[in-house]
Amino acid sequence: MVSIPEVWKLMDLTTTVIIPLLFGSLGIFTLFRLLQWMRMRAYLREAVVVITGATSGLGKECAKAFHAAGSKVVLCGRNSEKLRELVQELSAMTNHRKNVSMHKPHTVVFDLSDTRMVINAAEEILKNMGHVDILINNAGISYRGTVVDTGLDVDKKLMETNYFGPVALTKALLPSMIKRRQGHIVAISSIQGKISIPFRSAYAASKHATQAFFDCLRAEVEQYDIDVTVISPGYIQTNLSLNALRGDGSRYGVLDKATAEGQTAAEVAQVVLAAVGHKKKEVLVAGLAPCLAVYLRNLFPRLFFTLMASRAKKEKKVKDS
Ligand SMILES: NC(=O)C1=CN([C@@H]2O[C@H](COP(=O)(O)OP(=O)(O)OC[C@H]3O[C@@H](n4cnc5c(N)ncnc54)[C@H](OP(=O)(O)O)[C@@H]3O)[C@@H](O)[C@H]2O)C=CC1
Ligand SMILES: CCCCCCCCCCCCCCCC(=O)OCC(=O)COP(=O)(O)O
Repeated sequence: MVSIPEVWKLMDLTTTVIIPLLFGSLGIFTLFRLLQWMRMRAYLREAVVVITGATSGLGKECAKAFHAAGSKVVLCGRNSEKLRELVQELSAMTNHRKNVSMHKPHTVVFDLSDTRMVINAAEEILKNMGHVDILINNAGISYRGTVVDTGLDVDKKLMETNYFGPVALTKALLPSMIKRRQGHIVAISSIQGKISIPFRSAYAASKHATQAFFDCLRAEVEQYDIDVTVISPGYIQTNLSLNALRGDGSRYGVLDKATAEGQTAAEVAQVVLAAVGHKKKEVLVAGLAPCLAVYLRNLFPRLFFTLMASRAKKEKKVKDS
C-alpha cells in the first residue's frame, strides 16, 4: 500500500519535475524543427535549380514545388512547346508567402540520350545562370519485356536515357560546383534501383547503375562540400508506364494499375523538396510492401529470389492466357 504522504510526494515530483521536463523537451524539439525548417527554406530560396524531365509527372511537380519555394528553376526537356506551357503555368502561380519572391523560370531544350546535346546544354545553363546550386536528375523512361525477347538496342536506350544522360550532365556541371565548393546533385532513382523485379531488366539495371554511380560520387565530393541525394520512389501516378518501351522498342502505352494507384507526383515532389532542403543522403518514398521487399532482398535473398521467380511465372501465365 502507498501511504498518503507518499502520494503527495509523487504528485509533487510530477508537477515540479516531470511535467516541466516534458513540456521543456517538447518546446526544444519544436524549436529545433522550426530552425531546421527555416534553414531549409533559406537554402532553397534564390538557389539555381536545374530539373530534367520537367515536362511531365514528377519533374513537373518538382518544378512547381521549387519555384514556389523561391528557387530559380531551369526547366529541361526535349519538347519546347511543353516547356513553354509550363513556364506560363508557373508564372501564373500566386505567391502566398510574403517573404518569398518567385523568379521567372528558364528553359533548356535537349535530349538526354544525346551526349553532345547534354554537354552543350550544361554550357548554356552555366553561361545564362552563372552557376548551378542544385541539379535534379529526374528524366527517365521505363520498360516492359522479357530478357529473351528484348533487343539490345532497347537495353542501350534505357541506359542512355536513365544512366548515361544524368551521368553526362552531372560530369558537365561538376567542375563548376567543385570550383565553388558548393552544390547539390540529386538522382531520382527507383525502388527498382534497390531490387529487380521480373520483366523490368533494362529499367532495373539502369536504376541500379544510377544508385551505384551516385553513391560513389557522394563519397568523392563530400570533401568539396557537395551533397548527393538519391531518391528511390515506389509507384507514382505519372505517364511512366504509358511511355515505357517494349522489348521490340515500341511504346507500351498502358497505364498500369500499380501506376494509377501510386502516390501522387505532387506528394512525391514535396518529399524531394524536403529531402533536398534537409540534405538527406538517400530517401525511400514507397509503401510498406516495396520497402519490406528491399530489406528482404538484403537480409533473406533466397526467399526474395523465390518470390520473384513465382511472380514471373504467375505474370507469364496471365500474359499467355
Ligand atoms: N512513375 C513511377 O512510378 C516512378 C517513377 N520514377 C522515376 O521518376 C522519374 C520521372 O518519371 P515520371 O515523372 O514518373 O514519368 P513521366 O513519363 O511522366 O516523365 C518522364 C520525363 O522524362 C522525360 N524524358 C524521357 N526521355 C527523355 C530524354 N531522352 N531526354 C530528355 N527527357 C526525357 C520526359 O520528357 P517528354 O515529356 O518529352 O516525354 C518526361 O518529362 C523517372 O526517372 C522515373 O524512373 C521512379 C519510381 C517510380
Ligand atoms: C517480410 C515480408 C516481406 C514481404 C515482401 C513481399 C514482396 C512483394 C514484392 C513487392 C515488389 C514491389 C515492387 C515495387 C516496384 C516499384 O515501386 O517500382 C517503382 C518504379 O520505378 C515503377 O516503374 P514501372 O515502370 O515498373 O512502373
